[in-house]
Amino acid sequence: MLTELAARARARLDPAHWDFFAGGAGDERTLRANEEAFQRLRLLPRVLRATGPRDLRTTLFGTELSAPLLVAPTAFHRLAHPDGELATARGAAAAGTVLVVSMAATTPVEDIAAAGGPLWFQLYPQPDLEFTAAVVRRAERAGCRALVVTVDSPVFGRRERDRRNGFTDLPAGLVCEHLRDGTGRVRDIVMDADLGWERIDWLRGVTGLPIVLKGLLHPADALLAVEHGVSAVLVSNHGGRQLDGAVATVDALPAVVKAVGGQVPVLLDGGIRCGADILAALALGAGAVLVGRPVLWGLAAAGADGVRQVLDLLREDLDRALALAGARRPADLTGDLVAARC
Ligand SMILES: Cc1cc2nc3c(=O)[nH]c(=O)nc-3n(C[C@H](O)[C@H](O)[C@H](O)COP(=O)(O)O)c2cc1C
Ligand SMILES: CCCCC(=O)C(=O)O
Repeated sequence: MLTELAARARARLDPAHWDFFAGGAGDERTLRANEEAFQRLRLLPRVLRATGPRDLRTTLFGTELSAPLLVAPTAFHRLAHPDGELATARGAAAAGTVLVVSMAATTPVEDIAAAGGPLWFQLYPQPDLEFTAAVVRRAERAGCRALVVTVDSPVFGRRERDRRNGFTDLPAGLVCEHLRDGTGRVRDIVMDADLGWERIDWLRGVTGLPIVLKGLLHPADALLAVEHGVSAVLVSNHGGRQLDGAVATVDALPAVVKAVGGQVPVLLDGGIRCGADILAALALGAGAVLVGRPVLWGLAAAGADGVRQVLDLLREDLDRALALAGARRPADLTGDLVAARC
């Protein structure tokens, strides 16, 4: 469904930048597995349910979204389009949903907020606690409504395509805007191998924002996350960019949902490419899903309009899938609608 848009994006992008966006870690097993796992699922629809018009609206932390679909945090949008994250934010706002702003954004969160749509902020906690707290305060002041803490990156994944292309630095003029410190110097982003649960407790003391833990797959970690007071968990393998060989997210989802037992919402990202994928994730217990690469393809192909197109397309496709499966609302979806894997 999104293949034509991806082809348009590819044609416009510098090949090394396409590889950065499209690629994964290692042999890209997990990158492929995310999509393949959805493709293996088969649905068991209900009929004669007289659903009438569907209602996709979904509320998370008090924000109403047009559908259970958000924009995942991804780095470096100004490599994809000159308007960068501002265009992404405009597209997401037009589609009625949340943009999760990346810590590695190439536009400051204060400027992105000018688009007017709801934002969450993704944080890579830095070993420098004072600096980390200052970044969180910046996100709060800019109006971000949740903090998404990425925990699948104690070290950076090995990205073969980037190594081959020699893609190590942003081109002149682009920087990670959230790595600027008080003096205007831009720090290097640190993937912190010393990150532990105590830092999540510390963060809860630093901010009143809901904390979403991003990048867990193991049900035991989901349980710990709940015990440490997070407001949601996000089942993710970073789009196959960190541990190659990690389980596909939709395959990890049921055990996480079971462990969490409804105490907090369970979100998922990785491999969502059509309405049936979203339907399957919701039926298996996800409260909402996030999309990464498809939004980048929309951005690269057509800026804010392209982002809106991708999100509208996915929402409309979910609406159709709900009708065809006999459901009126996302909350009507139950696990029995996922029949089998082939
Ligand atoms: C180009 C790119 C950059 C990314 N940058 C970040 C990031 O800065 N922070 C983060 O937490 N996740 C990052 N991710 C992971 C996404 O948030 C998300 O987990 C993943 O893209 C979902 O898979 P999908 O692309 O198949 O939808 C990035 C992913 C891609 C493809
Ligand atoms: C230094 C930027 C990190 C971006 C990221 O998370 C990714 O490329 O997956």
